[in-house]
Amino acid sequence: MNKAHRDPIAKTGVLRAAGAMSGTSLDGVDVAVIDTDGHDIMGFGTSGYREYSGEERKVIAAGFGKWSGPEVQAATQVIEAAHLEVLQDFTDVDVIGFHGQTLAHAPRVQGTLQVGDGAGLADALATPVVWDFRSADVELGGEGAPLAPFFHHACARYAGLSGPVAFLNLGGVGNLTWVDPSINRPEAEGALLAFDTGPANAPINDLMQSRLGLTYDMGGKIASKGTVETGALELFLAEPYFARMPPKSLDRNDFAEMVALVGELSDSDAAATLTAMCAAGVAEAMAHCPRVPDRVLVTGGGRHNPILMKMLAVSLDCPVVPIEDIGLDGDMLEAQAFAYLAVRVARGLPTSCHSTTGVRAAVGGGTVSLPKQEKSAPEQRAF
Ligand SMILES: Nc1ncnc2c1ncn2[C@@H]1O[C@H](COP(=O)(O)OP(=O)(O)OP(=O)(O)O)[C@@H](O)[C@H]1O
Ligand SMILES: CC(=O)N[C@H]1[C@@H]2OC[C@@H](O2)[C@@H](O)[C@@H]1O[C@H](C)C(=O)O
Repeated sequence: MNKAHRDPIAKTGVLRAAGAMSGTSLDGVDVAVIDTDGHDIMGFGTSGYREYSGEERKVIAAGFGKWSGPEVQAATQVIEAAHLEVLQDFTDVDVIGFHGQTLAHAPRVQGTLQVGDGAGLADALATPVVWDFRSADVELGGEGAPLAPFFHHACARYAGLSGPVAFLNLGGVGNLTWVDPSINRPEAEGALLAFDTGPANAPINDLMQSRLGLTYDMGGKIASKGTVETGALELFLAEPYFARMPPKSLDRNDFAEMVALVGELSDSDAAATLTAMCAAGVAEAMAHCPRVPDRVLVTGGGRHNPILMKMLAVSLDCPVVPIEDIGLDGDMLEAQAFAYLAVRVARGLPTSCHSTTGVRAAVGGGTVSLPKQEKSAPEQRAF
């Protein structure tokens, strides 16, 4: 193998990158390929998905909120094995962006923990891997999240948009990026504002799991039969997080106590109320934006929930549409984001700035691990 060819730092021009993301709702690992020079998106490639089994999901979930110990080790093993499996089909790229799995996130207290060893993955796949995207930002005083905003900026430019838009990712947690695509550099003043909006699907999934043994409320079917309990919703909105100025970010279970507010409700009323809480958190978030965007482009699994989409449409002052409206793939956007960010790291470009994470100065997070040379074929290698 020609090492110079495989070294993303040495190679010039456009790079082909694969991004791998395992999000907070623990459905599985998404992988997606993009071509980029680190600023513009030149095109999108293939994608893949590796679902977690029920047992794997339990092992990873047992690590949530923990910083070390046997649960973290067990979760790490599952994450590494699942990524190695799905990434075997994506080694024909210049670089892999490996997010890992967030187990704990408390940027101002203990830091942020994404498990999975990117250096080991680089060796096992004989492909350069960029990983540990969030630590440098946290060390420089940032929230370490959200990190997709620089990619959202590139997406808005790729789609040829000129007026301000908001990207709304509804995964386990919700996060919003307000983008002004007329400003060419994402780190320039006024180009971006980003932060987490509140809990999104995670509490709904937890309710479905604990009460009905379901992984999620497919199509919002259960919520559609319920009534929103306004008292619980008001208590939820009284939580100081919503009035706090950005930057701000959340851990998956930060709102667990609020979610207990629906404990006495019927399954359908509880589902409807948790769904309304997600939409209400987004409505609160819009008040922090510099101005009302032309439209809200929804990405992540929440856009498949028509009840949630309807609640958003009635509570926001602009059209709310799935991101497919601008020709992008809302199931793969986060994986694509970490492919894009990997190339930015390889190119020495920043991946976050004051208006996205609160970091003091624009920073390029991420560690580049090149594979050791003299490899056997990837499929014969143990991780
Ligand atoms: N058809 C559907 N109906 C209702 N909800 C759905 C549907 N499809 C997906 N979801 C919800 O979306 C979730 C998955 O969303 P997504 O893949 O964006 O999350 P994630 O990437 O793990 O999270 P995060 O962005 O917080 O890291 C599912 O767990 C489920 O709650
Ligand atoms: C610490 C962490 O992993 N945060 C995730 C999580 O999931 C959604 C939201 O909370 C967002 O802040 C972030 O993920 C996306 C991919 C981001 O960094 O942009």
